[in-house]
Parts: sequence; C-alpha cells; structure tokens
Amino acid sequence: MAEKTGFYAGFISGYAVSGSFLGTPDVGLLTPPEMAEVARRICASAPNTLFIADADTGGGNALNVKRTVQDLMAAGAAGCFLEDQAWPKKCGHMHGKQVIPAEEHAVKIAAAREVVGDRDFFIVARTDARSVTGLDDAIRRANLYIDAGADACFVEAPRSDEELMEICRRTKGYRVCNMLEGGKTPLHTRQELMEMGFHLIKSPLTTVYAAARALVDVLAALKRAETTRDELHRLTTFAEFNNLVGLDSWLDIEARFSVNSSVPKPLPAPETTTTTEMEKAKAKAAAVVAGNGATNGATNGVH
Ligand SMILES: C[C@](O)(C(=O)O)[C@H](CC(=O)O)C(=O)O
Ligand SMILES: [Mg+2]
Repeated sequence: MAEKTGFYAGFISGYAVSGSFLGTPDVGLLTPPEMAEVARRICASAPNTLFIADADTGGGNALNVKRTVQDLMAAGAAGCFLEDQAWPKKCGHMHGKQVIPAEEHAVKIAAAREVVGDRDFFIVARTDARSVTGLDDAIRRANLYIDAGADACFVEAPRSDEELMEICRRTKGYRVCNMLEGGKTPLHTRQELMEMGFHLIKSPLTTVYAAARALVDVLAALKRAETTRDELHRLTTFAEFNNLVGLDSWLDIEARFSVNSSVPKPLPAPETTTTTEMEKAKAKAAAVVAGNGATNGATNGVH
C-alpha cells in the first residue's frame, strides 16, 4: 500500500511488528530472526521499495549484530537501525529505558560496518540516551557512532523544537527524525524537519495506529449491529482489496499456464525492476519515512 501510494522507501518498525506479528508491546519480546522473517516477506511483496528494518539492539554483542545484519541483508532490506539500549529494550518513548556504555555500542556499529563491507546497506545508529543521561550525552554518543561507521544517527525522543535544532547543529552525518503520534517529540512536516537539518524522516506507527483504530471501530460496530451492512464505507471493497494484493497479475499467470490453455506464452522481457543506484542515493539523501504496516500495520512508507 505504501508503494502504491507513491512512497519509495519504508521503515519496518519493531514496535509495529511486535504488535502485529506477536500481539505484544515493544518491550524486548520480538527476536531478530522474527524481524528478519517479517522483513523478508515485506521486501518480497514490494520489491521496488527500499526498506530499512528496525534491528533493535542487534540481539546482543558484535557476534549477534553480525548475524542480525547478515539476516536483514539476505531478507532484502536496504538498511537497519541499531540502538544502544540495554536488553530487554523498550519503545523509545516509554519510561524505564537503560543504555549500554557508549563505547560498547560503538564497537557494535563497527562490527555492523564490517559485515556490510562495500555493499550498499544503510546503517542508522540510534541512541536512547536522551531520557537516561541527557541530551549532551546523546549527542556525544551519536557522533561517536558516526565515527564508528554508521551512515546516519538518530537521537531518540527529543522533547522540543529547541532540542531538534540542537541535535542538527551538533551531530555529524545524516540525521534521522521520528514522528511518533502521541510520543515526546513535536510533530512536524517533512519540509520543516528538512529545514532544521534532518535527512530521513519516518512515521513508524502511523499505519499500525490507523489500522488498529479502523479494526477497533468496525468490530465494535459489528458487535453492536450484528451486521456490517451499514458500515461498508469503513471498508475497502472486494475489488479494491483484490487489486491491492495484485489479483490480476496472478489471474494472468493462471490463464496462461492452465492445462486448458494452449502452449503458455512467455511474457516479453520485463523492464528492469531492480532499485537503481540513483534511487538508493535518493533514499540516503532525503527521505521521509512513513509508518508502513501493510494489512498488519508492520511497516511504513517513505517520501
Ligand atoms: C521507531 C521505533 O524504533 C519502532 O520500532 O517503530 C520505535 C518508536 C520510537 O521509539 O521512536 C521504538 O523502537 O520504540
Ligand atoms: Mg523500535
């Protein structure tokens, strides 16, 4: 849906996958192999979209980071986030977070960089230190992680426009900003954040919250009225949904390769659908990531 809407990149949110895949809050229950499996399915269903996956803490030390990054690359992701929380982590906007020593996380970022080598995979180093040791330490950590090999830094959960601007003034590399509805950071447009100095902007929970709102409301209506005949405006139509999941292209294969059809006709050679280097560069330079969750609200689109 994000791809069809015109987003060319998306974020696969740990919070959203915890909620939709496990039915649990984002408090360290989702494991890296589960995230890699979801990422594999999402990347396969939208092969022309770049996806950055949330790798949380990477699952442990440098060894776990190596496996996690390799798995996400094999899944088809274009990049990942690696954060400096102590395990079990919590959603960045929740209370009670703890961080590991900065030098320990810098080593994990360096390990991720080594695994990536000269392949094109975007590493975002996230720090959760703002609510633990303060903004100055968070900024120091972000710069340390850039020096260790991250492409971009993400200071999690700044609390005001002043803090957003301070982060842009004092951090190196590409900067990521998160627009989380109901979180600690004021909501801004892509343009406003880019003017402050952010390069990659995501709305990680927009789709999962929109899907949850719709499900809660329609189920309540069904329970109350015991029919949905007056609720059809809340739903996609049969045809609309079939179109979203590409029914026509599958029916075309069925028609051409059924036993009753004559000799199957191969399609003309497809146009190149792989992501070009230019598109990847575009995503690195200036992207707005919107929460992408498909039907289960697990992922986000990017402008
Ligand atoms: C972006 C995020 O990593 C996610 O999983 O969606 C979140 C939300 C956030 O903290 O900004 C998370 O891990 O908590
Ligand atoms: Mg997360």
